[in-house]
Amino acid sequence: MRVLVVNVGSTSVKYNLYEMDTEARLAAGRVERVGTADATHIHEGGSDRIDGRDVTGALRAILAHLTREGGPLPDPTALAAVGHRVVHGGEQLVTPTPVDERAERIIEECAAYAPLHNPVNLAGIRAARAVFSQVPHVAVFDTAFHAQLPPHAYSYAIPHELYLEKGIRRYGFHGPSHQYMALSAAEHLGTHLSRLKLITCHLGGGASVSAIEHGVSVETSMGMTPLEGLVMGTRAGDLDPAIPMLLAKQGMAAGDIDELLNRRSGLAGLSGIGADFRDIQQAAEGGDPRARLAIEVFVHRLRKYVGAYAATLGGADAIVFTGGIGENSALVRSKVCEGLIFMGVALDERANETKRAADHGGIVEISAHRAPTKVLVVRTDEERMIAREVMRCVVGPTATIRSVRARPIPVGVSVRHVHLSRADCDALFGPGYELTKKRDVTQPGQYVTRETVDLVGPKGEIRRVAIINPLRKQTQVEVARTDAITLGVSPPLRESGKLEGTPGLTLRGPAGSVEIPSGVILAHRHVHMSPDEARDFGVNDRDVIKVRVDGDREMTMGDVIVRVHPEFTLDMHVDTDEANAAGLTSDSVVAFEGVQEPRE
Ligand SMILES: Nc1ncnc2c1ncn2[C@@H]1O[C@H](COP(=O)(O)OP(=O)(O)O)[C@@H](O)[C@H]1O
Ligand SMILES: CC(=O)OP(=O)(O)O
Ligand SMILES: [Mg+2]
Repeated sequence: MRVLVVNVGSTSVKYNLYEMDTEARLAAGRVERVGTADATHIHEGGSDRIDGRDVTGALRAILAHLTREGGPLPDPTALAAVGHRVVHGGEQLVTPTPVDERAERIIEECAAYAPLHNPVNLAGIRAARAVFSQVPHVAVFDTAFHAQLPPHAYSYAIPHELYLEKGIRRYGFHGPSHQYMALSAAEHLGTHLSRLKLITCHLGGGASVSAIEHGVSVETSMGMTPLEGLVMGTRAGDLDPAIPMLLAKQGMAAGDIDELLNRRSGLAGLSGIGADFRDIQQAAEGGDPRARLAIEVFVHRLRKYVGAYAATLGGADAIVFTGGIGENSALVRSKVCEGLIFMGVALDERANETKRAADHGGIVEISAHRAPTKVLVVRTDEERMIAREVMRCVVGPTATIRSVRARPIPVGVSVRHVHLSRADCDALFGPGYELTKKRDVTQPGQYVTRETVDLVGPKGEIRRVAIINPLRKQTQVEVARTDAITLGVSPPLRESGKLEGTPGLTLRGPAGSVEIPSGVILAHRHVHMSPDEARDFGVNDRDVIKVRVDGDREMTMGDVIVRVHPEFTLDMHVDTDEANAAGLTSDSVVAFEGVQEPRE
C-alpha cells in the first residue's frame, strides 16, 4: 500500500511516498520558496521551476511529478492514504485523526497556539484533499508523542482553573522526531526502550529537547506552543514572562509581540544575520561578536536543559542529536557535551568531527569508547513515523512494521536452477542455440528461459529445471539440500562462481547430455543491494549480516552475505529449504538486524 506523507512548512512543502509493505521510499522531494514567483521543486531527478504561488500549486506540481509516465505512482488511485504533519491539535486532537470538516475546524482554531505552523499545515491539507480527493487523509500531530507527560511536567504554576477551563498546559512538539530518535537509539544500543533513559535533542529550524523514560516522553522543552524552551532560528524560547507584558504596557500590540518573539528573535535576533545556523557559524568563525553570542546562548540554553533532564531522569543512558543543526554541527555537539563528564558524557572528538549519521545507516555513535553515557547522532525520519501512524489509522495496528529503523529487505526464493556455459548450451540444445526469455528475475538483465534441463545424479533425477540466462563462463547448478539428497550428490555451501572442488552431475537436454565435472553448489544465502542501499544500511560489500524473519516461524538468519553492485536491486536470496523452514515466500520481507562480521 502506498502512502504519501506531506509536511507543509511556512515556506516549503516536503513530501515522501512510501510503499508501506516494505517501507521502501519510492519518492522524496520538496518545493521551496512556495508563495513566490521562484517556487522550485527539488526531486531525485533534479529541480524544476514550478507555478507554486500557493500550496495548491506546489501540490499540483508534486502530483504531476509522481504520476508522470514512468513515475512512482502511475495510477493515482494506487495511493492508499495521505498523511499530514500537523503541529497542534489542542486537547481535542491528539491521536492520528482522519481529516474531515470537524478536524479541519479544530486545526484552524488551534492556529492561535501554533501561528507559524497550523495555518500552513491546514492550507496543505485543504490543497491535498482537493488534489487527492479519492483517498483518506490523516492528520498526525506533533503533540501525540508527549501525550503521557505527567501532570507535574505539563502543568504551569498558574491558577489550575486556566488548565481546566482553557486547556493551558504544556503540550510539547516534534513528537515524530523524538519518537524516531528514541526508537533508533534503542535499536542501536541493542536494548529495549523499556530499559532506557534518553535525552533527545531535535535542533532544526524549531528546536526542542525531551526526556524519555521507558519509551515515554516525561518532559519536553516546548510548551503550550512551540515558542517555549530552546533558542531557535527565529524564536526566543524561554524568557521572563514579564517581558511581553512590559512591552504591551509600553504600547506594543499583541500581534507585534507575537511577531517579535516568533519571527524576529532567536538566532536571527541575537546575531542580526538571519536564522540559518551555517551563516552564523561562518560569521562567528570570522570573529563577528553577535554571531558568537548567538551560538553561546544557543549552546548554553541547551546544556542547561540536558543537565536538568539528566536530573529529571536520574541519569541518562544516551544523549541523541538530530535536526539540521544537531545532525551537522560538530561545534554545537562538542560545546553542549563539554564538561558533562560528571554525568558520564565524554565525546570522541574525532568521531564527532568526521562521522555522519547518513553514512552509517542513519545513526552513529560519537562518544568516547568507554564513556558510560552514549552520545548518538541520528538522521531523523519524521515522515516514516507519520506514514506508520497513517497505516495504523487506515488499516489497523497489524499493518505496521515493528522494527524501528525498519529496514526491511524483500525476499526472493531461489528455486533450483542452472546457469549454462556456451559449450554446455551447445551440447544440450544444439550448436549456436539461442535460449529464449520467459520472464525477468529481480536482478536487472537476468531472466528465466523457456527451455529447461533435466538433472541426473547417481541416485535420482530432477526434471525440467529452470535455466537463468545470460550464459556464463562456467556452468553452475544451484540446488537446495533436499534436491541434493534426491540426486545423490553432496555439494558444499558456496557463493555463486566459487566452484573449485564442487561435485559434478549429468545435465540432459533435447540435443544431448553433458557430464559436468564440477559446478553443483548449495547457494550461500545473500543480499543484493546497490551502493546507495548499502550506505543506507551502513554495510559494505561482503559484510556478513543477520536478518530477522517475523511470522509463524520466527527466526534470525545469520551468515547472510552482502553483495553490492550498482546494478543490483535490494533482494535477499534464499533457497527453497531455507524459505520453507522460515515460512518465507517471494512476497515476504525480512528485517535487517545488524552486521554479524564486517568484511575482513
Ligand atoms: N552543515 C551544517 N552545519 C550547521 N548547521 C546546519 C548545517 N546544515 C544545516 N544546518 C542548519 O539546520 C537548520 C535547519 O534545520 P532543518 O532540520 O533542516 O530545518 P527545519 O526545522 O526547517 O526542517 C538551519 O539552521 C541550518 O543552518
Ligand atoms: C513544532 C516546530 O517547531 O516545528 P519546526 O521545527 O518544523 O518549525
Ligand atoms: Mg523541523
